[in-house]
Amino acid sequence: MPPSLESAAPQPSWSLPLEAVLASLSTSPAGLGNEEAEDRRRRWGPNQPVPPRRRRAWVDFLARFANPLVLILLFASGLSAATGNTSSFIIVAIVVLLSVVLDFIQERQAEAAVEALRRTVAVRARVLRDGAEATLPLDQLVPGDVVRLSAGDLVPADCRLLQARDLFVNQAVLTGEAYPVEKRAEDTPTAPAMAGEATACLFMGTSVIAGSATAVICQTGAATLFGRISGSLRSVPPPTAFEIGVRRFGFLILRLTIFLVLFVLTVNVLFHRPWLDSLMFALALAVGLTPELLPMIVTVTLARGALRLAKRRVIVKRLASMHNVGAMDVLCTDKTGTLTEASIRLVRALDCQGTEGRHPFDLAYLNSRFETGLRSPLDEAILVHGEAAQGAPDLAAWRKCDEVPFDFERRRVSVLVENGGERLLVVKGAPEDLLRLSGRYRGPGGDALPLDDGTRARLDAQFQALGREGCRALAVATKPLPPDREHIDRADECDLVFEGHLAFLDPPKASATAAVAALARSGVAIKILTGDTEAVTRHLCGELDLPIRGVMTGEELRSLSEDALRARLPQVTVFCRVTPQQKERVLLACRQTGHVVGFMGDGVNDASALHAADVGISVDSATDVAKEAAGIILLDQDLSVVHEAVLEGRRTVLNVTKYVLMGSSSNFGNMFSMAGAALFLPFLPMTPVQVLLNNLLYDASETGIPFDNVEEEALARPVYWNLPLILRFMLVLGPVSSLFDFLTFYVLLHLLHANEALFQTGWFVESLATQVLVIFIIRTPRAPWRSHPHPVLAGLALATAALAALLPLTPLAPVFGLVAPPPLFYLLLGAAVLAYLALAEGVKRLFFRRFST
Ligand SMILES: Nc1ncnc2c1ncn2[C@@H]1O[C@H](COP(=O)(O)OP(=O)(O)OP(=O)(O)O)[C@@H](O)[C@H]1O
Ligand SMILES: [Mg+2]
Repeated sequence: MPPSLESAAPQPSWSLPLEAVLASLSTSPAGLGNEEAEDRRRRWGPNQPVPPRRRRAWVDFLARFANPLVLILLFASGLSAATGNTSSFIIVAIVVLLSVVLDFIQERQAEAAVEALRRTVAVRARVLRDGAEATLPLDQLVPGDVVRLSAGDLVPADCRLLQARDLFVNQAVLTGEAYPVEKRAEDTPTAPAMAGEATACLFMGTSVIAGSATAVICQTGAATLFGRISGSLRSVPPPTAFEIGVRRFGFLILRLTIFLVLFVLTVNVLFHRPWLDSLMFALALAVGLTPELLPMIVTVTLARGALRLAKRRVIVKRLASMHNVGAMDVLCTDKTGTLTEASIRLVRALDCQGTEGRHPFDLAYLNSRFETGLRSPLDEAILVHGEAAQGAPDLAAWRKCDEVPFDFERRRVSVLVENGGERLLVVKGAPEDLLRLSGRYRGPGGDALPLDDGTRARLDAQFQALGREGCRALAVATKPLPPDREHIDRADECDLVFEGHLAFLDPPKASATAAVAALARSGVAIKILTGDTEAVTRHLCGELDLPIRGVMTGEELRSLSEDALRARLPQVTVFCRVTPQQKERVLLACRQTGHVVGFMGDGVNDASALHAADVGISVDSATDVAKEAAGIILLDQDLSVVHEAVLEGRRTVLNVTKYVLMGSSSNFGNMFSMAGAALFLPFLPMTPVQVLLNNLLYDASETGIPFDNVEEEALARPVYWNLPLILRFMLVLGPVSSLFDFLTFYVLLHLLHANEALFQTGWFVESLATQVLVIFIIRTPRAPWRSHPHPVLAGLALATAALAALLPLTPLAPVFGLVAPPPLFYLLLGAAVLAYLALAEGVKRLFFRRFST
């Protein structure tokens, strides 16, 4: 059930005289000046139904210190400073500050970059400012602004109409009513009881189906009806599967961390070790083990993918779409404009005898010329054909009286026209429906003859034959109406006189065949969801080499239960003659069967399906509603970039997975080692400062991951966030790394007879070097020497390992409590690192052979 408008209390602006509305807004039909608008924007805030909870930079920065672990740690080191250990406090503060800054800057930059991209494809409105028409993003509008609207536009805010011509809007978002509603400008409207009946008002989130209007904005942003409804219903978009997966992983690590910290603390207290040191050590451990960088790495990796795609002229509006597009295994698409050129050409106009004739064309031209709905490419083709090939019929004598605009449920458009006192209804639309609504047809002599079964069958055959040739067809029908008829509605579309067919050709896109094949090779199945007929779609599939497994029509779909639909889905690749609601239904059903589903479309009729999809793809030239609903916008109508987007999405998720595999296995290993060390060592295995420094350097080395290359073979299949696989990997590799830690302990204590400082130094170096270098193993399913890491990643990892090894030899060493180890240590360290990497490589191979796909 869509949220309902009907319960909203009536607003004064629905029924006040127009004068009073303008006065209360201190504006006029000429609109506002720029300065005044700027002032109001500051006062009222941006025109967004749900204002983003964006914090000021410094608030955001400070909020990162509000992490309880960090606070307790700072407090504890403050305590130790009070007892005389000031250097430890300073170092703790610096390390904490550095890691927060690192996190903050990276995440901010990534978000700013994505926001900039998003703005390039923002929906815009035509608004009067300083007396001239300007085109501004919707969020810039303020109460008192005067906007101009025409078919296809989103209503930008809650408005009162100043002028309207044949204005029809779709209010389905608010009322659930699929048919267009007519709106009129009125000076003093009668007070409506419900918003749906406020005929002189337009509401944010609804869209213009036909006609044109000028309107003054009364409410913006959260004050609009839509804002009030969405404020309660949709303030936070539901998290995607990926976000849930990442969060779940974070919680898992957190639980393990708490367990370990409590364990270490208990052991230390039981063994009567200094309690302040023990507390700080435990806290430092907790800071080190929590994957605090995870959200940042996810954002930065996704944003980097988005920026790379922007170079291919693909704009990612929602970062979560990056993951979904990589995981997508079914892509549903409409036909016109995505698979075809959308440069539709009228090739023939046939009368009821099947001969080419001028009469049906002239009627269609009349209909297209006077209709004020969103210009469809079919109308474009009719008008172009009129002007070029055939010479436009002279419409000087004709006057338009009224219109019933096109909608995707009826699939037809009617205009009422007048010529010398005679009134004629001209209907243009889907041939099978028009034939059903006709009682007569235009005979050879020009008279309207009764439609007998034989003629019906003949006309239907004519339509079918056009479809088999790959021609899209429209029919035209008429009905004389009495001279006093001013208005028409849907009920008038009956007892028509069938006039003939128009045939159109829409060539397939040159790039489509290759793009469809590429997607199929990459494990993305394609389904077509079109309002067009089966014959035309089959013809197109033939031209595109797109195999058809099964076809289902909207008619058939209507009679299927949800269960039956889900059962049939795998066999059906083409859905034809489907309505917008049915497109959405197919999409949801497909998602329920466990697929990650994309939808690509550009029309008003595609918006609900775009919303329902895991990833909605649209084009920059699409209608506002479609653009608004999509998560990814293609700046060029080129299908091949969709394949690029799929690969980029996979690359992104694989890189996030690398970070998580690294972090989880080394953290898990560290937990074992720490627990062991706590039990058997007479002192702390590392000082709290060393633990923090270790963590900071490790984090820094990982910031190269978003840049990393990904192997081609890893991109060949849809990539999911695979938590079970990650956990299994952690359970296998973690203990392996612990094994080496214990080996290091043994060597340090028994071969090198290390004292406390040397032990801590030794473990600091070994632990950092192994954790950092194992990225070369984990980052690829191949052998590490057969795969090229990105130079930034390789550089950072090697530099960090080198820094770890050399730091104890520098003058800085005493600051961190490090001492210079003997040369023998380095020899053993080198051997241990190599052995560890070799073992990790072996484990990885076994693991991937066993568990991957
Ligand atoms: N301008 C128009 N005038 C009359 N009828 C129209 C017009 N545009 C579309 N129709 C009818 O509505 C049907 C559905 O429209 P359309 O084919 O554009 O839907 P769609 O789902 O967007 O299809 P596609 O996948 O080709 O984009 C058409 O097949 C035609 O019968
Ligand atoms: Mg379409």
